[in-house]
Amino acid sequence: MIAISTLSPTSITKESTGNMSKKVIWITGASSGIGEASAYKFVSEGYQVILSARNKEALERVKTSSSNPENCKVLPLDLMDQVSFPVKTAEAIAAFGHIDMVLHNGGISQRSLIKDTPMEVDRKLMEVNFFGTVGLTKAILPHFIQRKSGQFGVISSLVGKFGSPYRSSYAAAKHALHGFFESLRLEHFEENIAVTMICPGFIKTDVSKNALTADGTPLNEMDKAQENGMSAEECAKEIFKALEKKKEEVYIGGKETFGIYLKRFVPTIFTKILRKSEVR
Ligand SMILES: NC(=O)c1ccc[n+]([C@@H]2O[C@H](COP(=O)([O-])OP(=O)(O)OC[C@H]3O[C@@H](n4cnc5c(N)ncnc54)[C@H](O)[C@@H]3O)[C@@H](O)[C@H]2O)c1
Repeated sequence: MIAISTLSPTSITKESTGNMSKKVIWITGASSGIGEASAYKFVSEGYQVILSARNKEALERVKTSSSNPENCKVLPLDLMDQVSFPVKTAEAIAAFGHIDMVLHNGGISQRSLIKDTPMEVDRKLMEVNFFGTVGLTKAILPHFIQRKSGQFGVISSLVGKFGSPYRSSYAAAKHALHGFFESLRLEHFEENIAVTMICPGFIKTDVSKNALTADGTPLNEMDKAQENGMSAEECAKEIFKALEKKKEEVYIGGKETFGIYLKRFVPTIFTKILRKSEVR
């Protein structure tokens, strides 16, 4: 620790102005896929980034691979571990002195039919995707309220806007995020707290490999849709733009994003299309 008396007024000013001028984002699920690509994008745009996920080694790899490792802090976090959130949040704030944005990206998908899926798998999907995100939001919210500034980027999904076979509780959790964060946006508008709901379509990541099957184990297979999907880097660019512009809601991906408009304007036709689709 440096004694205050050893710091000249100039060094204090420089240090604090430097930190103040840099925006800080906390990204969950930063160890792979969209979260990893977003971490690289935000670092390259001059942000200071707190990297969270369960696997410390994977996060260290992301930090070292970024264009400015000094602007990254690794903070292991399990979205299932609600009890740890207050301490983790305090550590996240202490990392760079404050937090401007949280990108709620950590999540886990599903590939199992309702009739085959035991409740414990449904509960895990809700715990990670919904309650984990909500718990962390409640932990950071007082910091945003106190600063009268803050932004949540919430990675939902196109299936946060319509249902899809094999993804019942995943889709339910993502739908629930919209209800929660639309309410938060209204409750905290006057404190300058913004919410950007981000709904990706098919993005080329390991999301399907990591998706839970009926027995709670990962699918370990790459879906064709993801294989042919948009790159995580392209997706991260779109996420960055949406957050910078404080958009309320964005859809990212290829032609599958038209599903949003079909569901909105011709819902019955859309149901028929989905019934015939080969989405597993
Ligand atoms: N890839 C797609 O096609 C797609 C489409 C729509 C939405 N999404 C969403 O994008 C987000 C990122 O997924 P991805 O595609 O990069 O897949 P991914 O599997 O590569 O990334 C998921 C991330 O979440 C983390 N995570 C999972 N469980 C966690 C837990 N209990 N605690 C902390 N972290 C945990 C993983 O470690 C990983 O870093 C997810 O919320 C996913 O639902 C992805």
